[in-house]
Amino acid sequence: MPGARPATVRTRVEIPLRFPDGYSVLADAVTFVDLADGAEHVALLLGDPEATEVPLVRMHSECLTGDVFGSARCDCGPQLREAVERIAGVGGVLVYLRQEGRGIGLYNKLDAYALQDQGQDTYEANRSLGFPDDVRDYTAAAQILAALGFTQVDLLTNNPDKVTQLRDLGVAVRTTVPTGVFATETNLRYLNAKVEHTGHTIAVVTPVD
Ligand SMILES: Nc1nc2c(ncn2[C@@H]2O[C@H](COP(=O)(O)OP(=O)(O)OP(=O)(O)O)[C@@H](O)[C@H]2O)c(=O)[nH]1
Ligand SMILES: [Zn+2]
Repeated sequence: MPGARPATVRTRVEIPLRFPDGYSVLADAVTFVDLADGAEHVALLLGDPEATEVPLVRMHSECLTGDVFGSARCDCGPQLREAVERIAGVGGVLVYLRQEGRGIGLYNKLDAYALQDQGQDTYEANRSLGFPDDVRDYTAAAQILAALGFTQVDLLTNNPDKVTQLRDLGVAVRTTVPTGVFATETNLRYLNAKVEHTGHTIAVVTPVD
């Protein structure tokens, strides 16, 4: 990809995943050398991606509060859970990108949450802190796909920016597959802000509980 040297696989090791709802699956965790941003991104190979003509891929941005603690302020935890099972069903890879807070980091994200509690939306809060709406860069993600030997992918996302950036980086995105939208009373405002500001391909959402 433009401007970045190729990354290579460092280690591939099996990890049995077990989710709180009882779902379990085997994954191969893969680490890399020479990723452009130096962050410790990790790929989880699920199912049999090498035997799949076009693997299903999710670029999941780290969300400690949602992925690990089950925060209902966003829908990252349920999206991660859904993605693992869907990818395992057809063969593919979940790339866990260490892009906490759309790239601004955990402490800044929590500062942004505090501003949202005073009435700002997720993007206004970023700008109040001096950041753009979204600082994520997918160069390392494209390097990871290349290192794994995946030249063409189906991408599990509702975010058009991910598709554009990956295509610009030389990844052949054959189709996009929409992720589920897991709305609650708590994350409704956040989800609708994404629809309005960034063209996320989800309809304006209504809560399911
Ligand atoms: N700065 C900031 N980041 C947030 C906020 N809420 C969630 N995030 C981060 O947003 C990232 C997840 O992005 P999303 O917009 O939910 O999903 P996406 O990756 O853009 O799109 P999909 O592929 O469709 O899920 C994670 O890194 C979260 O930590 C917020 O209020 N402010
Ligand atoms: Zn989240």
